Amino acid sequence: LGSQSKEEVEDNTDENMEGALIARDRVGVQDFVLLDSHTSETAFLNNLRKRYQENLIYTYIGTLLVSVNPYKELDIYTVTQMQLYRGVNFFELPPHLYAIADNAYRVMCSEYNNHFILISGESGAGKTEASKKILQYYAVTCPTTEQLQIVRDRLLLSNPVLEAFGNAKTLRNDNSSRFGKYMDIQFDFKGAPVGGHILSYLIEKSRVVHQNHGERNFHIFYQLLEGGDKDLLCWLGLERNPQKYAYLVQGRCAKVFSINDKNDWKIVRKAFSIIDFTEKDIEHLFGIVASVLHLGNIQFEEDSNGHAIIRDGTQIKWISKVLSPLNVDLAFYARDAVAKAIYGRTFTWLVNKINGSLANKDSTRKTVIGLLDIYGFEVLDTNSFEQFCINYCNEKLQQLLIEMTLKAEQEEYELEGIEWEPIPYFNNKIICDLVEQKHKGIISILDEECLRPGEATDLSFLEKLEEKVGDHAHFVTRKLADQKTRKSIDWVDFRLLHYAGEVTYCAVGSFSLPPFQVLCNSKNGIIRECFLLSELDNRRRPETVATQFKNSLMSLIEILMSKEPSYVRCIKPNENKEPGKFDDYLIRHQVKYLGLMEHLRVRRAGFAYRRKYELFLQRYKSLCPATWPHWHGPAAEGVERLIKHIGYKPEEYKLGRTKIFIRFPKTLFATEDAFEFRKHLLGMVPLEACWRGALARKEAKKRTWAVQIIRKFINGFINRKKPLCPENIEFVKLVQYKYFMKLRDHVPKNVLDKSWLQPPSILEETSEMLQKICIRNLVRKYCRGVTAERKVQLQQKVVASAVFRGKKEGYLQSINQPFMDTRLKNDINPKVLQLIQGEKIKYVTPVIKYDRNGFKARDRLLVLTQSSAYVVEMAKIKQKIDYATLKGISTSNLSDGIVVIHVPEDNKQKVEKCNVATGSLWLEARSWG
Ligand SMILES: Nc1ncnc2c1ncn2[C@@H]1O[C@H](COP(=O)(O)OP(=O)(O)OP(=O)(O)O)[C@@H](O)[C@H]1O
Repeated sequence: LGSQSKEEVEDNTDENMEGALIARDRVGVQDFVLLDSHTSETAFLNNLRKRYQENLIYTYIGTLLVSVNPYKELDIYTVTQMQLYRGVNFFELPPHLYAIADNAYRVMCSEYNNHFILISGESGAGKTEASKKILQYYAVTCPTTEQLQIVRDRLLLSNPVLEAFGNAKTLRNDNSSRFGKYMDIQFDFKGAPVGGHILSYLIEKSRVVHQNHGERNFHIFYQLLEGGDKDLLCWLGLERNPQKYAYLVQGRCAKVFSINDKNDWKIVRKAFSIIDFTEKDIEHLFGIVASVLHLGNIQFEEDSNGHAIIRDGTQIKWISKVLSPLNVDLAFYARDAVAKAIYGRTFTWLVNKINGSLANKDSTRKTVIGLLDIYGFEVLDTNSFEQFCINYCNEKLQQLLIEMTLKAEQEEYELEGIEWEPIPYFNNKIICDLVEQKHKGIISILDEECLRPGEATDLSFLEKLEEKVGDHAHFVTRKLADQKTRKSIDWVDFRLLHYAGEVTYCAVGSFSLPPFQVLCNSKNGIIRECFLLSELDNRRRPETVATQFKNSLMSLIEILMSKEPSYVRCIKPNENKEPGKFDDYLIRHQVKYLGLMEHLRVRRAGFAYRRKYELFLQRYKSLCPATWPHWHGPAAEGVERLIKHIGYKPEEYKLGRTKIFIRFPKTLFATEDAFEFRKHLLGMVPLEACWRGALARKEAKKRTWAVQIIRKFINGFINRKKPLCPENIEFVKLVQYKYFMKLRDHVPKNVLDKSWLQPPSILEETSEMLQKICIRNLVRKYCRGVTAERKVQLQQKVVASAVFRGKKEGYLQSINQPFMDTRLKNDINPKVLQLIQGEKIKYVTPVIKYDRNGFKARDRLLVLTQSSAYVVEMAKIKQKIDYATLKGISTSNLSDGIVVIHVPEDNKQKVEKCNVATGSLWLEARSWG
């Protein structure tokens, strides 16, 4: 269980359960069956709102999960959260998708049966996100092997491909799935995911040729144009600018802030390679995407016979040739029909191809969990054949939900030996029949109209409907409506009274065209696979789209009926995709459309709460002296004693074979409150002892640890001078670390700073090297920083120092002050200075003269430059001696620091014999080189 122990998780779960119940006033109840007024829509909404405002987006109705889209990232989908929910009893943690996913998985593993999770809700409510999160949950928590990683990757990566071809930006959702999806995840006997299978329903083909304002075509078109490389676009004859394509400009929002087409293109391209698409497949696939775009740009004109001819031939060379004696309107209609058919069937091909890569070839028995992500009830301003199918599908799924819930309730009662009490509820079978009944239902009538000889029109279809189902309580047309409703129904409309409300459908465009022969002969392999020549066989009665849909829905229902259900109902909180905004009106509508009140009524009709005897007794045993602290008999009897003691009335509960059933939430809450109170009184003594014990154990553990550390340290110190060995390694490392950390704050900051941190003996050598490096760096830094101007100043300083040292009061105090050459200039004749400065001064030193009495006088300077030696007085050059005139300079060999300047005889008068003194002269002169 990752970083948490099982006990810790159990502790948490207990707290969560209690926390949720205690805090119910603030955060509402976590299961709607615990609502006192369970039939009140307002109470339902209040509970949902309370929780949503606390970021609690999930609430149960029994085992059904209601989810409200938070429109913000919540920290509840981490791996730690996944681990927390793994294998934990459904009701012991706050409601979560992971609890639903885990429960289905655990029951599947233990009972070896199949499951499905039905996720429904309106566009933007969070269905796709929920199904992705469930898939991720299985990917992370189920056992797997390296070999199975590829299956896992394919399952996860099938999503971006399907989303590219099947999702689009709509006004309600920037990534709206425009098809229904059922995905089976197959597990082997060890519970490892080993394969999958996808069924798709009713891709919204009309979007290929038309988009409403603010909406886009399917993502793949924009991804190809934005992300496809130049060569690919050139090969497909496409330009990068989406504005060039009639099928992409109608919504006027080809670029969307929240969508990164270029990036998504890369993901899709990568996914293709993982899910086993060949380069040929990909080539054909993009060929089709491109030809749909070209198709959209074909324009027709009328010829002299009133037939449509193609105005501009440039597009047509990219697609197959279309020759048809249609008028211009029909030609456009046919063009769009071809585009829709091509795209729709290619999508089906794509799903099949993905299925090929997800298929598990091994024939051993598998169990499955199916995820059904299906569009919710849809009511638009104009509802077409597509909405008719979607709403029919929802009607069927609602029927399934009610039937299965009722069945499950009934079965549980039977199993527990409790008498079944009939539950009043609205059975929507009557509406399903209106749509699907053989010969009499709307779909049969549509089929008949399509297949009968003669031309079928939208109006003839409507007349037939009125004739055959006109007297049905859930069907109305303008002709059949009363005075009041007539105005709201058009002549081409019919209205159905669904379980969720009324929807008016427009009968226009209910008929589809047969496939075109030209497509069956295409060179594109995918198109040839999608349009089979056998379909053109006139002797076969082709299935209409409505019948195809009805049949696929029937088989879906059959698939679902054979499995154990779980439900997730998603709710969209507002129309603006805004976090924290709870739009009461909008949500009330969805609560109705999703059949939640009906479901709650069915779930609550009998009993609000049920629990296994063992669990109930374990929790509440402290409320009865006979069961506290231990009950040794059977749990059922213990519970009986317990509830008798706390005074349950006979109408409040029933005892089944393995569970207690409590009818009203208030009974449970009273028990829970009593338990809280009791806990405070009872818990003190044992709790304190337990707490002290735990504290002592913790303290002892800490002490043992400390002793070990100290022992290690001493051992390290004793052995510190040895070469590195296990005994001293930690100690040495610690010492090194400490010294370096300290040294870091004590390195000299400038060249004059000669301080250095005393190293421990094991680091002496290192320290010495470090010090050298450090000084070298400082010197280098200092030298680099000396400007030419500063250099001159320094030279002057040397002169000044020689001039003033020992002669001028306060000289020593003044040398730390910034140097000002004016001082020098004032004392030494500027001309002299200039003269000397012109040459490179090599050395300056006072000349010591002995007077008659043998006293030294330092009144002159000897300045050595490159070419001359000067004897300088304060204000003037006393003497300039060209080296050329000298016979040489020599030192006395008595180490007395006397320099002898050898002057030729004839210069004798000019140059006084002078002794150049100071011990440093010779040394310094040497250092001049
Ligand atoms: N659990 C969640 N946490 C955070 N954001 C979410 C969550 N669920 C949904 N959303 C946000 O809402 C958006 C719409 O969600 P999603 O695409 O799942 O809706 P949908 O019901 O599948 O819609 P459609 O029927 O149009 O496909 C997401 O793109 C995401 O921004």
